[in-house]
Amino acid sequence: MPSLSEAYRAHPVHVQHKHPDLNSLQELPESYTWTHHSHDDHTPAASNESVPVIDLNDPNASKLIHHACITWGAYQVVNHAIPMSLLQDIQWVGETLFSLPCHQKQKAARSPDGADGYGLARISSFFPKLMWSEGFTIVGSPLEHFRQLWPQDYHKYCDIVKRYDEAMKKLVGKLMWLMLDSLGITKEDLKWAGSKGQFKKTCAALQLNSYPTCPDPDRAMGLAAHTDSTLLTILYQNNISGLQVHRKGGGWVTVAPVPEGLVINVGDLLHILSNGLYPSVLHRVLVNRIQQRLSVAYLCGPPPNVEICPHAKLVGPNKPPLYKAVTWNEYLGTKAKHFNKALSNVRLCAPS
Ligand SMILES: C=C1C[C@]23C[C@@]1(O)CC[C@H]2[C@@]12CCC[C@@](C)(C(=O)O1)[C@H]2[C@@H]3C(=O)O
Ligand SMILES: O=C(O)CCC(=O)C(=O)O
Ligand SMILES: [Fe+2]
Repeated sequence: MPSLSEAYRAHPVHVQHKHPDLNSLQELPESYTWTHHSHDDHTPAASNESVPVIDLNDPNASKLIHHACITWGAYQVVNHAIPMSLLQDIQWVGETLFSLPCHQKQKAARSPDGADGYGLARISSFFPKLMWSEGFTIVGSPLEHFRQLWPQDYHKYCDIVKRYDEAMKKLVGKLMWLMLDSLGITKEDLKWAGSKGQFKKTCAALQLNSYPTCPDPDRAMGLAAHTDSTLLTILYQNNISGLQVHRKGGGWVTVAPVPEGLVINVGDLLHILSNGLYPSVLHRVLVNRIQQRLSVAYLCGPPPNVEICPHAKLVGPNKPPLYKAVTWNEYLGTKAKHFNKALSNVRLCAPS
């Protein structure tokens, strides 16, 4: 069965891995200076409105989620049944990892044709300037890399990642049905979700992100605007603002952290599956001069051998399929090559 790493073997991503320790810089170097206007697309946000916060115990949750997906391509959830202690544990893994000395982190560096490990965001290769962040990607078991980072007590860290992965998988099952139900797609209609529709065979990557404090945040960029290649992404952010989503015609809007909340992003593969009804959300991260920001993204896609295409129930004589069928690996390869043009690259007919 092809693994996620295969996408990058065919499309290696060359990102400069040696970079200064961001914590030690008193001034923003030229190589990290984005233009003044990069934070501003000149479209003022229409109102103070931001992505909705949805209580998963609300009997109307499915309807609210449907509305959020159509309008924003994102929402936050509370009462998601993930224990706060587990969220704190995974955040602690991130904090501990990113506070290691540079030479130690480099021992677990992501290789150009690899999927996992420490490094700059892989989308860095598409931009002339560097982003004010560092990341660590986990695909499958982190054991080999964690053994390099913490030769004595890597087990402790591996155990937290395993428990987090299991808990996220369960939440994915819940969220996928809340989203698909409102599109009229049932468990019988999506065979690859498994006989009980639990989405147990999904494939995921865990991305730990750190955005150190920045001496000149107005001219820096934490993570440049992108959509995720996933079905959905579940994001835990510590209590520090920085994440913004782009609302069509409405400009950039901050997703303020909510205590115990998780941000859910519609990814490109759900965009394709829903035949464009649930658009994947364009998002970015800004930085600040006061507190380090940490986030943990659970990027979830279908099982490796499954082809995602616009669902038959969302296609008809007046609604042609807008996208061709792709596996996650194929799509990650397309993304590695075309970045934010990947969706249009797999589009069948031009937007009307
Ligand atoms: C499965 C994956 C999705 C992702 C690339 C990756 O191999 C693991 C990291 C993910 C991430 C996180 C930051 C933004 C992003 C665009 C990137 O460069 O790495 C996403 C990738 C994606 O969703 O395409
Ligand atoms: O740090 C964040 O809030 C967003 C991270 C993100 O977009 C990603 O990891 O794909
Ligand atoms: Fe993202």
